[in-house]
Amino acid sequence: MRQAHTVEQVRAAEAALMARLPEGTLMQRAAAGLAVAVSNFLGSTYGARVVLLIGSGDNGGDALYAGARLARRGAQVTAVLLSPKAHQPGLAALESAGGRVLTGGQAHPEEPAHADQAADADQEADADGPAHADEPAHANGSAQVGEVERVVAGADVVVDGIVGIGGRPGLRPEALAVVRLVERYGVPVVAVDTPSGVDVDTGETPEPHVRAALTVTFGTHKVCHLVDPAASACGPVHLVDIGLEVPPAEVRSLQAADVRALYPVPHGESDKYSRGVLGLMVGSTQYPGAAVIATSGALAGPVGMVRYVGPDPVAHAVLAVHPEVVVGEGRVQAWAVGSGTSTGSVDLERFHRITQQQDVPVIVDAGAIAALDHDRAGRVVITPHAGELSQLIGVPRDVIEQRRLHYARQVAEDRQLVVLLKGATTIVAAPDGSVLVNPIASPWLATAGSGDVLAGICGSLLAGGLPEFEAAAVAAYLHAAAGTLAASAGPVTAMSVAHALPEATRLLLA
Ligand SMILES: NC(=O)C1=CN([C@@H]2O[C@H](COP(=O)(O)OP(=O)(O)OC[C@H]3O[C@@H](n4cnc5c(N)ncnc54)[C@H](OP(=O)(O)O)[C@@H]3O)[C@@H](O)[C@H]2O)[C@@H](O)CC1
Ligand SMILES: [K+]
Repeated sequence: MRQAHTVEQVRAAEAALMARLPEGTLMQRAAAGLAVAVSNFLGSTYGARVVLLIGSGDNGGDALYAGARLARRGAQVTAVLLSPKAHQPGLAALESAGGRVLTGGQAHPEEPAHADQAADADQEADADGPAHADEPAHANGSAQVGEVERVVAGADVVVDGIVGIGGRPGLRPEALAVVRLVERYGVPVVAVDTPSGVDVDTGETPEPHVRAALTVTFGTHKVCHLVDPAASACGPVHLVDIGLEVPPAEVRSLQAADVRALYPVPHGESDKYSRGVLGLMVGSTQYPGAAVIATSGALAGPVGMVRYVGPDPVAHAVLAVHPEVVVGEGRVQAWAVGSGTSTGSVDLERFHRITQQQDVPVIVDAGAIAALDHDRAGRVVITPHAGELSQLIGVPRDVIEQRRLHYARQVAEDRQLVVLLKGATTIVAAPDGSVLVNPIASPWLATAGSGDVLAGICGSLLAGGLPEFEAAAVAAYLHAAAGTLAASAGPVTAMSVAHALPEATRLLLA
């Protein structure tokens, strides 16, 4: 299980550990791990051109000490100070290892980007000779700016030590100017602890921020490493063990071993009923294919039998592809309802009867989400995308996309059900605040019918005996794994994802 802790939890763990260790030990551990990670990222350290962006706190300290280690291994290291208050011992260590230090505070994003433009600007300045001479401070600033741009343009890697867990969202103007230069020259960034500018505890990115090719973090993951949109700005996240002892986290992410441990594998005594029977009330005459696809997803899971209820033509379509399906109501261990329906096409009488059954969990998808009664009695998972959640709670879709963790949690708590919020990285939130973020992002899954597969496999896992929270998270994991597998053969369709599910499951359980 990957755990993501809050800044407060990290600070408490850090304080407890620091009380037992000589001063500076944790920063040295962090810097050593960071230097190795940057070195591995570069492939070859000797002669590599490394630029450090340094803010006012210990995040900059980590970068400066790591820079000193890289300089001792032959890298050409230049620190660009973005605050007058840089970490002094780190700065001294870098300088004594042969690193350079520049002040980047006067950088301006509108400065000429290319050497030829810079030369033109110089000629114009020369023509204005006296005015130039009247403004020595500005001339010095320009010289620094030019030098910062020159080293950034020639860098092999930029190390972002602007802010870490002590930072507020956003970048101050002097940092933003240099970050824009880095983006303009396409230099890859290794972020120290977090990409500067993201909101560490929520994964939100309300302001400009760094986009990293790799993030090197310390002690434990932070929420921004798992939750989008910030997670997408991290690149792969490398965790350096510095000996922190942390309490259980609320935001976590299943790993392959966790999914393996949770998956309800049939045993010698199993029969089709004990493996679980899933009732599917999905598809409509408008979207009959959704019923076929959801059934494919369900049958690719642990369930022993699927019962289908719905309009006759849809039932015929399901049977044509899946003759093993039993049509008509009967005893089931779980229901999957709503995929391929609009709110108007849900059989409300049957739907309310289903959601009043206390002992039978229900996964509620698509058109049925809005039809869900507040007075339902049973255990429920809803599987909205941001647009469906927007309709449900009346918050604009783009606001939900920016605050995915917040809204998934809020709806789970308010309505006392499990929310699986679909997206590039799917979030599963439980009513008690626990969250499982799917670790596999699969952009290929953004295809018609993909959600029907997810509803099917989720229902199958519920019928197989997993509790709602775990069933939703395992379903999201397997769905993304199958999507990735299917994409290895080219662009995917929902059916190809469903067909890849057994192989993805086999690889995982092997
Ligand atoms: N915890 C651990 O276990 C370990 C932690 N370690 C490291 O320490 C890091 C945390 O260090 P930290 O506490 O000094 O905070 P950090 O993020 O460097 O700077 C915060 C300062 O920056 C400023 N500032 C704020 N927002 C800003 C913005 N948007 N843009 C620009 N500036 C901004 C503000 O100062 P101000 O300028 O306002 O006075 C604020 O005080 C952590 O991420 C990790 O790298 C490791 O060494 C060892 C183990
Ligand atoms: K950083």
